[in-house]
Amino acid sequence: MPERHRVAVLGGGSFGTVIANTMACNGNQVALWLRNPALAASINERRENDEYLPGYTIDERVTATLDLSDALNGIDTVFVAVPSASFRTVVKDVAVQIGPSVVVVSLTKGIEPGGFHLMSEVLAQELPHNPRAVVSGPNLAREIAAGQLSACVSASPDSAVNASIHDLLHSDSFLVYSSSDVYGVELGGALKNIYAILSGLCHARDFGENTIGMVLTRALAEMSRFAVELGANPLTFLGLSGVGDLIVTCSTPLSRNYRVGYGLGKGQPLAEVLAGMDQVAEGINTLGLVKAEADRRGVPMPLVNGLYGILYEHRPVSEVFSDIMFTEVARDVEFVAS
Ligand SMILES: NC(=O)C1=CN([C@@H]2O[C@H](COP(=O)(O)OP(=O)(O)OC[C@H]3O[C@@H](n4cnc5c(N)ncnc54)[C@H](O)[C@@H]3O)[C@@H](O)[C@H]2O)C=CC1
Ligand SMILES: O=C(CO)COP(=O)(O)O
Repeated sequence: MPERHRVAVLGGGSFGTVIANTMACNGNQVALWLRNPALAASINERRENDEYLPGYTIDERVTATLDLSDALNGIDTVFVAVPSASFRTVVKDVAVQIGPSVVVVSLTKGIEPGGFHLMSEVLAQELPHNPRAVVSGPNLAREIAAGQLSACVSASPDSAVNASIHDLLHSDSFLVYSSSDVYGVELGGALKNIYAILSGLCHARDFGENTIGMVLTRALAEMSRFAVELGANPLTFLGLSGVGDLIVTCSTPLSRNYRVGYGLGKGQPLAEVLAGMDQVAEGINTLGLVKAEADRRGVPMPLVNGLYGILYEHRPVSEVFSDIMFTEVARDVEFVAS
């Protein structure tokens, strides 16, 4: 296969690695920037990210590098796959090293701590002249690595940018759809992490499937309501990056956020659950940020408030669920049914 594009992926965790490899298998030359020398050696010499995705073979067209300038040299597109807490720092370094024609894509599903900035807003602030997009969807890295059929949504106001991302990423096992609703697509990816924690907690407490179905339906209503307030299209939440990602992340211990909730539901303190994880669970930070923003804007979010009460105010799970289900229900039923 001839070389097609030169791209960079920033962040050598599970998602950065799998997206880098997907593009390499499509014939593109990919620089994967990371910070851990041993991991870079593992990828370059043994074709394996032995820390995050052991056993997954990485194509020869992926070159791991510790040098950001090296990674960005001669590229036409850069994908950012670091946690939201590090996103701006990384993007600022990128901004001084790339020209205005390079397409910049966020893969990150979170909200910047210390304010309420979505990753698309951080990109717009730091790289105002570059074409930009976000990619999100029901995309468990381990399943993509296992070759399970998966699909994502590329969102940009510029259809040519969506087309270029499709060209890089789309394959027989990884389908790329397009949207112009950037906020809707990225908010779906960020907000569902909160409800994945809640779902893990419900599963740990052996809640019935009927109950969990009701909780997830209300989660969809709640996240759509919040996103619409921020300017998203509610219909986006009926698609892959909304309900699609919500279903996946709320259903499986492959999700880090679900595992956090499961641990909490089994009575582990939050600090202990997090200490046992070597990967990011974005929903923890997102929960506090969304609660503050929803309170500020007057958006009713009973599930967010309830989970916040459990995590940070030591409220008993049974009391919170009783409040959510019997006191707050009318508003959400009305929303879901309308
Ligand atoms: N793993 C998954 O299934 C999916 C993850 N995502 C999102 O992608 C983002 C990254 O997730 P993962 O790769 O799964 O996380 P991860 O925890 O597996 O890896 C994150 C990587 O970023 C690196 N990193 C952190 N701060 C950095 C900095 N300042 N500079 C350079 N590297 C830094 C870490 O060392 C680590 O290698 C998150 O926002 C996540 O929500 C999105 C879709 C699927
Ligand atoms: O976003 C994901 C799947 O779409 C991954 O979820 P976690 O970050 O909870 O593992």
